[in-house]
Amino acid sequence: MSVRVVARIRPLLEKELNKDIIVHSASNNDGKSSNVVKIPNPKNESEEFSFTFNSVYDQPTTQEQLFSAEVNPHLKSLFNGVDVTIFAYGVTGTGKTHTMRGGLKLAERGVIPRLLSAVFRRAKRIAKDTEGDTTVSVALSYYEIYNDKVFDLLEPPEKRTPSGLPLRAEANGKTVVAGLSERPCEDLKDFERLYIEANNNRVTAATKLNAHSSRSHAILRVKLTQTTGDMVRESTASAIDLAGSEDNRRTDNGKERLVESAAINKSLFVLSQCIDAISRGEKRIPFRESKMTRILSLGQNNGITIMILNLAPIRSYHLDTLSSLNVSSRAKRIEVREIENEVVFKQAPRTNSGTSTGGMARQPLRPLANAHNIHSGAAAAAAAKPADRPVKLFNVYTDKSKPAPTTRPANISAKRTSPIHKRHIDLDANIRPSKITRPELPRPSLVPRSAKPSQPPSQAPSQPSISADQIEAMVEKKVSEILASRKQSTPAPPPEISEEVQKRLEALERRIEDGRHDDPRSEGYRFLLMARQHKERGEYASSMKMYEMALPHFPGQEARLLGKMEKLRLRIAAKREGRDLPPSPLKGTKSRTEDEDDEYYNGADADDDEDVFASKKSKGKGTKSRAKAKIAEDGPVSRNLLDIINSRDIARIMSLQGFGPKKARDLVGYLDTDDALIESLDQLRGVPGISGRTIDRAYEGLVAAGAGA
Ligand SMILES: Nc1ncnc2c1ncn2[C@@H]1O[C@H](COP(=O)(O)OP(=O)(O)OP(=O)(O)O)[C@@H](O)[C@H]1O
Repeated sequence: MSVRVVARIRPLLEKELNKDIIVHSASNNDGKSSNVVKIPNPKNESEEFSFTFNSVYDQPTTQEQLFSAEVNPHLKSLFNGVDVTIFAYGVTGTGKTHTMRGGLKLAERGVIPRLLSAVFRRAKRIAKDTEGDTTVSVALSYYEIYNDKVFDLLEPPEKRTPSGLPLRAEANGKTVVAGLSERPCEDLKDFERLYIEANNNRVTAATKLNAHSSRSHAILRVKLTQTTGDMVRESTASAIDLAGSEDNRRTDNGKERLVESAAINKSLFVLSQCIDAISRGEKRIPFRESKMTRILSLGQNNGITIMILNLAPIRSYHLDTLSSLNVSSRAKRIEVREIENEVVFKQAPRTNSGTSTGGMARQPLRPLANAHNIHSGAAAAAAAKPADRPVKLFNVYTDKSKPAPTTRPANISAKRTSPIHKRHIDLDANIRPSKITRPELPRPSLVPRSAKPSQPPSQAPSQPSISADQIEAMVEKKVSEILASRKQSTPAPPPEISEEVQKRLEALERRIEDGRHDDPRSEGYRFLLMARQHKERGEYASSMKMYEMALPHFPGQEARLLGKMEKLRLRIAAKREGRDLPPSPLKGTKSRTEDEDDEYYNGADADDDEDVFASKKSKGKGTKSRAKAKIAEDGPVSRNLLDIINSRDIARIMSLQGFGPKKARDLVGYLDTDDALIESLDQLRGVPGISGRTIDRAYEGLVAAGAGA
């Protein structure tokens, strides 16, 4: 089935005025319930864009109505072993926290307390109906992702380490938070106590950092364990309140705040990239670019996913609202598999022979690890303040890396209890299929306000239309006078990236992957990588945004980055004015040309993102000139390498070239989970997160050090 995407328009706040309302709900399903959001074209207010969703909830919608319509119907599936993820996405101040958490009064309670209340009610009923044969236990985990670091909210802030909790890739391809605490929760009172305490932890931690708690993504996991005799079935409901983004340029204070904003923007930006890539059926989804997207693994996770897009109805949010409408309408196209989690047995089933060690038989690990299957969906947002909102860009880059694993491991003691339900992609008539490599955004219909549509707006072919690129451009730049003069023509497809450029980008990406994650600049390098990727694809505005996000990470080098941004600005302006600058793909040469822009791409400047990184990484290593050692798969160096890996000693593993602390921790986590011994380099290549390139580097490092010789 597809991700279910619903929009909720919040009511006016105290100081907001009726006359400023620009967002309305409508219906294109024969006047039944609303499923369309209408918003004027900021360039021409007599025209309107229409975005179709699974459902749209207008201002008067109560908390109870939203819960009953969107969450309650999935309780049954949750108890049947299907994971459910609900996430709120939207611009700052549009009602995400109100929707998820809500107020203290009964009527004001949001999705989360209502969900818990419904879970406990149902659990009681099951226990009663089965006369106690089936017991249901509930456990909570609650954490936040702040500045791309994961912190346990059930632990006091004093216990936090600066780097936060690591993520770990499970053997089944899922990403979990290692070391996250889990508290049993007996009833609603218990929940309220834990939840209030955790939210206080969030506020206290934020205050210490001079931040605001809504600058982090908050993820609550409710794990249900149903036990009937030997059989244990687990499922998880995840409720996520994403942070809203904020304009770096409007942030009035110091570096911390800039980094915080950049981290939020980046994770939301990456999320939109993931949504794009998935909806376009690309092989590689850039989940790994941020912790939030790694955890959400949108489209990779099985179960039910509901995205609630929160919207403010008023004009001051106009461009941001358009931006979030764009992202979320693409999310509808993501398919997720509604699969029940496997039932596991407390003891090995009797039919199993031979391997049991009696009553204390070791329980199967993998199905239980599913319990930590934290997943959810999500999407990006826009800036908080009305004027000079940040550039919002939702382009995608492609790369050629391996797709994320999607296969589930076989498990001898588990049985699948239901078939896979899979629905086809939910394509609206107004979603234009992609013809070229550039991402295609859903194309909202554009209807003159005066005209009464005789058919659903999204199906009115004779209506004038505006391309998604133009919407994007409007969002990214409030230069409507330039936009107004722009012809409404479909922009030319971006230049294809040459193989040479692609190689360089991949090399840069690998360096980042292999880089030390405690290097404070590694985040900056990621932004630089994305900037380069967008630049090479001709997506200059996106590239500029990435350079902007990189800025706070490179103190002392602002001038250099600002120079790059200035050149991009010139290029964007030239493009808008219809002056066709020559295409700029790198040809792999360092020669300068007469053309200033080509010089930018082909000259020394073109490589300096990579060079900055390379010069740092190459200290004492001479990576560029290193000759590639030929690997003897069963030679002494390989055996030495495997010994180090199997030692599970993080310090020893980190001594290998190409293994940073994170990679080492993840590897040890993987080995521990599986209780595995790696017996060959080939087997090592199959470990999640360990690429062939990593092994080559480690091997070469040992050869250079004379180890194993
Ligand atoms: N449906 C609603 N009914 C009444 N008030 C609402 C509703 N939605 C939002 N509000 C009010 O709007 C304001 C902003 O809402 P909220 O804090 O939930 O936004 P947010 O999107 O979570 O913002 P941030 O990204 O900063 O966390 C709050 O005062 C909230 O009480």
